[in-house]
Amino acid sequence: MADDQRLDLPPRIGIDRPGSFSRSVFHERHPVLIENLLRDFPYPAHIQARLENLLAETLNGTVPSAVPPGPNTPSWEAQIAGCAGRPWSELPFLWAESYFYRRLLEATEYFEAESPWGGVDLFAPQKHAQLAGEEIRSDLDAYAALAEREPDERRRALLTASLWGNQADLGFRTTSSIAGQSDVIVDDSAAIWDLVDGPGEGPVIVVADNAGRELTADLALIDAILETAHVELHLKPHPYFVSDATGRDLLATLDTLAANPNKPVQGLAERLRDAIRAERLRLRTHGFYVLPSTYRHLPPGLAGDFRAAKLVILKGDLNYRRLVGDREWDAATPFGEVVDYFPGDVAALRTAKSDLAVGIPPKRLSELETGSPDWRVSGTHAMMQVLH
Ligand SMILES: O=P(O)(O)OC[C@@]1(O)O[C@H](CO)[C@@H](O)[C@@H]1O
Repeated sequence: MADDQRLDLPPRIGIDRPGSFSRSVFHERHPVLIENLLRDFPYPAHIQARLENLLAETLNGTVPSAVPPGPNTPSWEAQIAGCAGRPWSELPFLWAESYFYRRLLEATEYFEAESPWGGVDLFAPQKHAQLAGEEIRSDLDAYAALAEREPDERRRALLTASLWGNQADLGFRTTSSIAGQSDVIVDDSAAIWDLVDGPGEGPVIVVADNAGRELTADLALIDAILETAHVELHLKPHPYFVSDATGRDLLATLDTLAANPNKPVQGLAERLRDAIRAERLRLRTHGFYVLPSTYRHLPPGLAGDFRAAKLVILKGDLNYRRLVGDREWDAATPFGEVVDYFPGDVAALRTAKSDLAVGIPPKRLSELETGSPDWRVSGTHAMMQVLH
């Protein structure tokens, strides 16, 4: 279980504490997630049984020593060696969740070339439903209306849309609905644009999170960034958490934009496709993005790319957990102090959907704790935090 062993770091968030958010992910969200898969796909009996057994194992069992098939085998071998035989309930939240999704791919034969289920994205039906939905249509109408606005106002709106786009996380929506948008607790947006517009030939790297509404908003933001910088969009190499965006999702999103009746939206699709062809917008993926490791343990190649970038924008809650460390931080701990190890300039954009947070000014923190006690996990509060 590779993670930082520094003794002065707070304890890792676990999944054992009754009443905790992380425990509810395993005990409430995952049973519904499995039910949804059994509803969405006519799996044969052996896959149904594997899914049900996996769920039972996560609730009452221990981690087996076998390494699930798929890429990154050496990393998983090392990770599993540290956890085999332990009850799931004792595992750190980040590790347990990441391993659960890897096991789901095993149960549904995703990596089995000879299986008819091989390569079938188990979350595709949910992703497609969102892409075809009314919410995206109205997001795109709003995008089209932005064409009339002043450049600064457009930029502000596009960054804000990408930030709140992170609410559209289908994993979270498996069991929770999000009651509107409260406020942006930390807003370092000015620093983000300063870095994007600043000197240097390096690209702006956007590490994507969810497909659907979030990726749509991210692409509109990327189009604006392309006015002053090259961009690399980093996607997952294969399905992972429920709505995580892969290359296939990106192509489906471009098709959705191109088919939209609004001319400015069609123009967006065309500019993005041209930018991909001209390699001003590069699409990348990396096996690291589907491992349980934190960003403290970046592989050297990816760390070098981050160092050379003008700015790395990390989208979403899971990337935040991997950046900050999924630990019981005092939320007033300065962001810069926690992520000073990061190899380059970094911006984290997330709606808060899990227990951790850092960098919240103490006065604001006490207002939140009294006024909105569930602010950490409700998805209604957002933050844009920058280290440079
Ligand atoms: O990374 P994302 O899509 O913003 O959020 C991932 C998420 O749905 O998964 C975890 C619990 O399952 C939480 O971190 C968060 O709620």
